[in-house]
Amino acid sequence: MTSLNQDAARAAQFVGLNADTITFHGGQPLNGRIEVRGAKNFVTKAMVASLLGDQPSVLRNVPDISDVRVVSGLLEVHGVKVERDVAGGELRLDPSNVKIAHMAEINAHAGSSRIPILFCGPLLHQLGEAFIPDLGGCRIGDRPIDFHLSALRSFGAVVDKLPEGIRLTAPNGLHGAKIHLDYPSVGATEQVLLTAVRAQGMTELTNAAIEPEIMDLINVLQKMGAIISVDADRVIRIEGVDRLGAYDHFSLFDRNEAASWAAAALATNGEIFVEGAKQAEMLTFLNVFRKAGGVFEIHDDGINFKHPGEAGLKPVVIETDVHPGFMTDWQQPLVVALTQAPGVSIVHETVYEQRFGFTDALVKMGATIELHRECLGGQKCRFGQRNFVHSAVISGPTQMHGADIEVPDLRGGFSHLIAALMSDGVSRVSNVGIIARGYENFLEKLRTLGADFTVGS
Ligand SMILES: CC(=O)N[C@H]1[C@@H](OP(=O)(O)OP(=O)(O)OC[C@H]2O[C@@H](n3ccc(=O)[nH]c3=O)[C@H](O)[C@@H]2O)O[C@H](CO)[C@@H](O)[C@@H]1O
Ligand SMILES: C=C(OP(=O)(O)O)C(=O)O
Repeated sequence: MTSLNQDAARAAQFVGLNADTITFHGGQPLNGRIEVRGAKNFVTKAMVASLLGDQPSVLRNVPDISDVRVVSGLLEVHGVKVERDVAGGELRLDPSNVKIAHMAEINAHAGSSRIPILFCGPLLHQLGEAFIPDLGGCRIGDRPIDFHLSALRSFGAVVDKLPEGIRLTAPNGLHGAKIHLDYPSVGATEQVLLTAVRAQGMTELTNAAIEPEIMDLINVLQKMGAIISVDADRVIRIEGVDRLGAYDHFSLFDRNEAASWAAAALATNGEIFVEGAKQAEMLTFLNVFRKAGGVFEIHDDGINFKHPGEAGLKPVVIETDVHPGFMTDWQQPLVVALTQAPGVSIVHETVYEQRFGFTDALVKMGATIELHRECLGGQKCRFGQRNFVHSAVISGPTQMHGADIEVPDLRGGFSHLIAALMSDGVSRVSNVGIIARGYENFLEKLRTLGADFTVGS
């Protein structure tokens, strides 16, 4: 695995950030309008899907985030011609000359993203061989890949664990299979989709994840010629086809980025219009936002989020879950706002076993947050018996003070930016490059919203 600092430096470089520390002067509300474009958790998968076709695909509404650049690099080492209009948010991906890449080349490009594992099915179909490099992504738990490997084996792939990494081959081709996921994993569901669409025969996936980003991936695959049905009770059926063509697709918006800006408005006593945000994909978030006292208005071109003013914030009890539950990627920014709600809020994290590391910095800044091993929500989760600290009790309100803090991961990083902006005094936030994995132009957006900061320490 690459180190956290390597990841941060690489990500910072990708978006032209020449320092990894930002100095914030907190205490100002964030007010104004910003735009969110395509979802990190969809765009990167749609890019991989282009590999399955025999014609150039076009993806629109693509954000300029480092994960997109990582996946572009990986596609290029596999012979895909990538043409990109960064400002216009358009990508043209031509898979006419797909070729085998060496493990070293793949490793060199794979750094900060988990997407490389999704290349397996498409590469096995196109080339009969694939490698899984060291995977990046946020360090918020063990993040095993057992579901992925087991699904690939069910299709007929042979998995060899070599000293330099994992190699896959398909000596007898890939065949449809009946696959059950012990947990509705987003990545494993995508792995099955990207492999089954061109496998011979029928695939039935039970206990599938059904996040909006997965539904948009299904849209893209259908545009390419795939036959996929999403049935009741998390069952997805895929009828394999011999060839796939191309897609032209406008990505769904990034609901995780939108929720982060909403939390920023709540935490800083501000008001932010998030252009591009839509209600349907944020339904669960909007309910919690309202219960926490937040005010929002839905418009055709976005959602306006604001602090309730004198009415003040309210404590809430949240349990993160797979869709349609409260998304795990939403909890970190929201926890920062909850430090200002009078009373006790509880967050039970049931998706990742170690997603509260970011709270250390908040406590250093004055927050009262206690972490527990017990399941403090309504349901017992997979982590309760396994000694993982995965429930947080937040007591508010507490005055937050500036501090020197280090970004631990993507969402934790954004929550640290909000914490620095709502605190009195000066905060130096280091390792900020990681935030560029999933937040397009976040410094420009912060400036637009009135944040007071300088790049550097
Ligand atoms: C790039 C991307 O889309 N990332 C998202 C994706 O991550 P990702 O696809 O990695 O997340 P998963 O849904 O696979 O992980 C959910 C849970 O399943 C477990 N698991 C997963 C695979 C496996 O083989 N074995 C296993 O045990 C994980 O450790 C975790 O506890 O979905 C997560 C859950 O919505 C989001 O937080 C991430 O932002
Ligand atoms: C956990 C996340 O992403 P990844 O799976 O890419 O690490 C995230 O977006 O919060």
